[in-house]
Amino acid sequence: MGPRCRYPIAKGMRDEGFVEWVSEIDVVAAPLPSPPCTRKLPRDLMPRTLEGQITMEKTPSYFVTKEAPARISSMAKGTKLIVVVRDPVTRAISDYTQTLSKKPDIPTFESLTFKNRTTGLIDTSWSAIQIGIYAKHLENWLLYFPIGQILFVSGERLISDPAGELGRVQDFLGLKRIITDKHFYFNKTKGFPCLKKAEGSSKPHCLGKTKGRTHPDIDQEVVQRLRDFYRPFNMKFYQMTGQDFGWD
Ligand SMILES: Nc1ncnc2c1ncn2[C@@H]1O[C@H](COP(=O)(O)OS(=O)(=O)O)[C@@H](OP(=O)(O)O)[C@H]1O
Repeated sequence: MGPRCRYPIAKGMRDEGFVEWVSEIDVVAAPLPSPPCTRKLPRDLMPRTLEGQITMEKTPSYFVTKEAPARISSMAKGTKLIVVVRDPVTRAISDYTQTLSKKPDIPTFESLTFKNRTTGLIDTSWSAIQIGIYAKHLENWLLYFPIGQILFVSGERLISDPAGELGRVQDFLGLKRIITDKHFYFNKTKGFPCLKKAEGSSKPHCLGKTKGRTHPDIDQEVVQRLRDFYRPFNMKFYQMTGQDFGWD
């Protein structure tokens, strides 16, 4: 027997309450194996999906991984894809905040943003910037999947109206609308919606400490420059998805 595969995202899913949410609607959440195992058919490594269940897998980096669409399509071309997107400028700052929490000595956000600050040339090779060019990544997916097979969830609405966005997710997956307003409350201290009851518990459940970190103050001129940079890509993304995410 070969070495056991690691399941790198299982913990993250649990941290985010994802497993609890999906299992409530009888969905099997099973992560794909980590890179050493990718040559094996992930199907063989996953628990069996029983009648009436849907298997879900979540890895944020798939959306920006060049090889992902071809691999997923060759494995199961009918796979339904869900992408959560937020304002790319806020996303870049959030990404930077996460790195900063692990490496406090990194340069400032402002200095990493530019190849040349005087000319205002943005460093598009910096992953925090690159990931937010959604239209470009989506083009790669549309070579393998029809647009109707992809649901785009607004990260902003997931906060302002979690039940509404989850309603769209349930419809897209062909599930009964079981998760509704009744499942959420707004936690003022956290500044985010939380679940009234986590599965198997009578206690409320909010996402962990690493979600919803306070972002550092960024020079508004830099923020504006980034807004200008992303605008055409955002417009193209709205056109491709048929949804206006209201990021401008
Ligand atoms: N309910 C609730 N509670 C806490 N946080 C919430 C919630 N809903 C959405 N968010 C937003 O999720 C952001 C973190 O998610 P990430 O996608 O960056 O996480 S991860 O990279 O997949 O670990 C996190 O980004 P930051 O605010 O930058 O920390 C939040 O804005």
